[in-house]
Amino acid sequence: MITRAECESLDDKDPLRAFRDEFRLPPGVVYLLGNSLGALPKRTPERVAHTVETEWGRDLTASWNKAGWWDLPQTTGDRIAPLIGAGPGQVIAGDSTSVNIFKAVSAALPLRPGRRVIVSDLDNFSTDRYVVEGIAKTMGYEVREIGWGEGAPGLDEALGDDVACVLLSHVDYRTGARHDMASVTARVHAAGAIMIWDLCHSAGAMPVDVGEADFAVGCTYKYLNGGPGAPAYLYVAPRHQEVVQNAICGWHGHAAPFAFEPYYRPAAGVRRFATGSPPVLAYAALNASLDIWERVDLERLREKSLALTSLFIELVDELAPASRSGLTLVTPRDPERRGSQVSYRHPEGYPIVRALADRGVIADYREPELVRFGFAALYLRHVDVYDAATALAEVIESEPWRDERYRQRLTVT
Ligand SMILES: Cc1ncc(COP(=O)(O)O)c(C=O)c1O
Ligand SMILES: Nc1c(O)cccc1C(=O)C[C@H](N)C(=O)O
Repeated sequence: MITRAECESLDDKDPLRAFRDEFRLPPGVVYLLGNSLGALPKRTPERVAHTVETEWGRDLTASWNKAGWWDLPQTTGDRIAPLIGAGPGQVIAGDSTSVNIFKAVSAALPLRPGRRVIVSDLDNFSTDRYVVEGIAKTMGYEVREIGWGEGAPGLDEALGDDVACVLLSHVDYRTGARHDMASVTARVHAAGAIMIWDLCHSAGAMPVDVGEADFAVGCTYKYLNGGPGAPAYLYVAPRHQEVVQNAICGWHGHAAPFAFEPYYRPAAGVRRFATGSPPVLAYAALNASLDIWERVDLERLREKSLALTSLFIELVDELAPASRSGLTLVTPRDPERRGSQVSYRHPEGYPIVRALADRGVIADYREPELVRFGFAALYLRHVDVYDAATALAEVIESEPWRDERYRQRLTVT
């Protein structure tokens, strides 16, 4: 088995190692939830303070022009674009992922008149499913469900000439399993439907290429370190931009917002997907982290991410084998089919996560019975992986489920 010293020497050779210094990480903590809320970049507090004190405090409304507040959805979108294989003018930053899913799906449906089915993944993150459910109920569509699980209907079975659009997550939030985006998009297009991707668990974790996709959405508070509730984003393929309708057409997406016309005329391009006033302070935090992201070599990031997740799987195999620990790996062993997280099923998953936190290893729990470890390769080291695997094995040996403290559920799990 690899030693801690060997992990240290892998860290010394890590071409991305300098990035760790750009983040504030609490001492003594192994933070494995960059897939939920990314770590704070050291440069962010100063950038937000500048926006508060100078742009807001001194320049007041002049900052809409002078500090570029008005254009933040587009300028920030243009900075996110290279992280998902998109070009300038193709991405708009704003709202939450949920709202962008609504905008994307409701804009996709009229592109396929006469088709009344939305294909939705049973295993997708709750909000993706809820938004589709809401659209189907209010706009009169049918939802056709597919899933990753054994026996669940697959994509090819679901695709028919009645399908208007398909919404899938590139990387599954529970298992970390990854779709082949290009091949899925091609299959969906071959059936004449529109493809919408949720990139929450892949952008900033690996190179992503929207390719031929029609729409994509994602958040920036996970791997992209934009901060809690940071603006999300929406990609709209250039071929659709001048024909699609934003269902939440607000004045920020109007062609002449300061003409205050009584009727809506969409702005050109992706700007029509803007709706209301942007949360300027949140964009300041996000842009501080994008200063880091524009220097990241995403191919190297993916190499390191796979090295870390593979190392974790190997160590857990050795230190806490299924026969002894009760841990069942639910993440694909094949690196090609994996995102940047590793999840195990364990009947006592919740107390295990709470006991790990007491030892400074921060992971989370997801129903059903899943212990989830996210590996943000920009700031994690091989030694962190070693320490986390060791702590996991020790925690399970200590049977934390016997301790009532660890069974009590927190509001946010
Ligand atoms: C796949 C996926 N989609 C959407 C969301 C969240 O959407 P929102 O940004 O609206 O909270 C999450 C996580 O919070 C997610 O994992
Ligand atoms: N977005 C979150 C939130 O607002 C509160 C608590 C957690 C989150 C998360 O991001 C969870 C995450 N999407 C997940 O994969 O479970």
